[in-house]
Amino acid sequence: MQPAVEFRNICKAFGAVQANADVSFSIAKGSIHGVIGENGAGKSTLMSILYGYYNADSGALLIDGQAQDIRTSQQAIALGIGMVHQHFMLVENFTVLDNVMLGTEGGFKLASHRAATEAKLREICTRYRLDVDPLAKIEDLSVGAQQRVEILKQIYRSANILILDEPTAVLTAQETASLFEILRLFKEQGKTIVLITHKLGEIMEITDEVTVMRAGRVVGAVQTATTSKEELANMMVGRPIQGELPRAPYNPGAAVLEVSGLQLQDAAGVRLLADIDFTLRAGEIVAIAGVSGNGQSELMQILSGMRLPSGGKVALLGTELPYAKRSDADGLPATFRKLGIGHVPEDRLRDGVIKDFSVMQNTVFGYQDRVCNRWGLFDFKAIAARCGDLLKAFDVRPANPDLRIGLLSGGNQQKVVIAREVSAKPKLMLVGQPTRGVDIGTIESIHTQLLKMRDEGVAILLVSVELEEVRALADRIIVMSGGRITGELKIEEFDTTRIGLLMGGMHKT
Ligand SMILES: Nc1ncnc2c1ncn2[C@@H]1O[C@H](COP(=O)(O)OP(=O)(O)OP(=O)(O)O)[C@@H](O)[C@H]1O
Repeated sequence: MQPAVEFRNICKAFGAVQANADVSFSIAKGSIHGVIGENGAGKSTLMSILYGYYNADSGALLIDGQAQDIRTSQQAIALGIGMVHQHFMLVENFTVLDNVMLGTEGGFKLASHRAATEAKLREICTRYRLDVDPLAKIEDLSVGAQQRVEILKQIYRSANILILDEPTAVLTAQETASLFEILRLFKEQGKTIVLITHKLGEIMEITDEVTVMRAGRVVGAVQTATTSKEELANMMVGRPIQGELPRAPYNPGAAVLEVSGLQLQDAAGVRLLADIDFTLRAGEIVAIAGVSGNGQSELMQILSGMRLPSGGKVALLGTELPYAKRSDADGLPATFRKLGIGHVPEDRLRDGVIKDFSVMQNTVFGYQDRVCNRWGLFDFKAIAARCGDLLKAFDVRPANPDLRIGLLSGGNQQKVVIAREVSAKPKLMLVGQPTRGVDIGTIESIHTQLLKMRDEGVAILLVSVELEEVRALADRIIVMSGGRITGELKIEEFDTTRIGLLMGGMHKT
């Protein structure tokens, strides 16, 4: 059978970076094909070429055996290619129906056309078990449901080849399971799926074949049934990945963070956090586990000074944090940083980096006062030297301090944020979803960094929806549900069923 897609000797460079180098492989029709590789390996670039967003410098692209010169996304869509991006392309205050109709020909406003489209969407939702209401507004939908809208949009546009770029990075375990069910149905209908993911468990679970990329090249192609997670990891990173990382014995010191009776209500009086009490000591990692949207983000925002609590107290090294002093010219987050609170925000694009600034500027963002000379002016030489050291120590690729950070791959942006916060030597480190969208080699190096900080006596509060990550790092686990702490476990008591019950709101035990 003709492959659905064939890449032949695709090359694409961005300046000095060869993002794709002589890439050749085929994707069988009616299969689920995984594409894996380290951050910056060139996966997204290749998919953007398939989707007409970038044009290859050389090489050929065949769709159903026919050579195609796809110059625009419209051409790709006309050829039956659909893409679900990492960041959804939906208009928040429009309904699902309006979002689907946007950009398609036909009378947006014609009532008969709207009714016909709505009926067709309902039919697709039933056929693919999509569980989306066409008349719901996007802003009222969960992340998982918004992703289903993106898939619905593609199916409505008759996509036969669906590209998903790290679709599960923002999903809960349950949402991932239901996405996979949809993908299996899609495959049963003879359609083709290209799945980019860093999660090798997912590759093993759902794909038929896997292509491995490294530094812009294809370094391996295997049938999933004949490989293993370890072999894939090895191919991706070029070295075996360690299992458990070494750490010093658990020996917590003095209390660094004391949270008591913390409350948060939103403007409408809805309780977002209720009666949060816990203590975090020097030299320990406490993980907050929970399904996202249960108050963890709000807690991190309060502790980093991005949001004010409605009640309760927070003390750092015995001194209450100055929430009342809002007149501080620097703003609370800057004040908190000066007090020794480092913060790796959950949403790196919104809160962690300034996309249009250079990598170097981003390494000082938030710590400007530390890189001034004795006249209070920026010491550019020192900034450049420090940046060079950080890029090397944290293996940021490409190690180009002048590149706009928005042009780095997601995982490499994350390395810059972590490098900046670790190098500021905080006493308390707040870490939100540190390895979202990050490849396994980099996860290992980020985890190693965090464990090293812990062993050096830093108190670390980790928020992660990945239980594997919680298990790899935490000394203690606090579970949150509905804005409350529902339970606490020592790492020796780690038990996914118990944590799952606590996440579901089962009360304190
Ligand atoms: N528009 C651009 N301008 C300059 N460089 C770019 C551009 N887009 C991508 N790159 C570079 O090309 C290389 C490949 O990036 P790409 O996003 O394809 O990697 P990836 O494998 O998808 O990574 P990740 O897993 O982190 O998403 C990286 O070094 C990246 O910095």
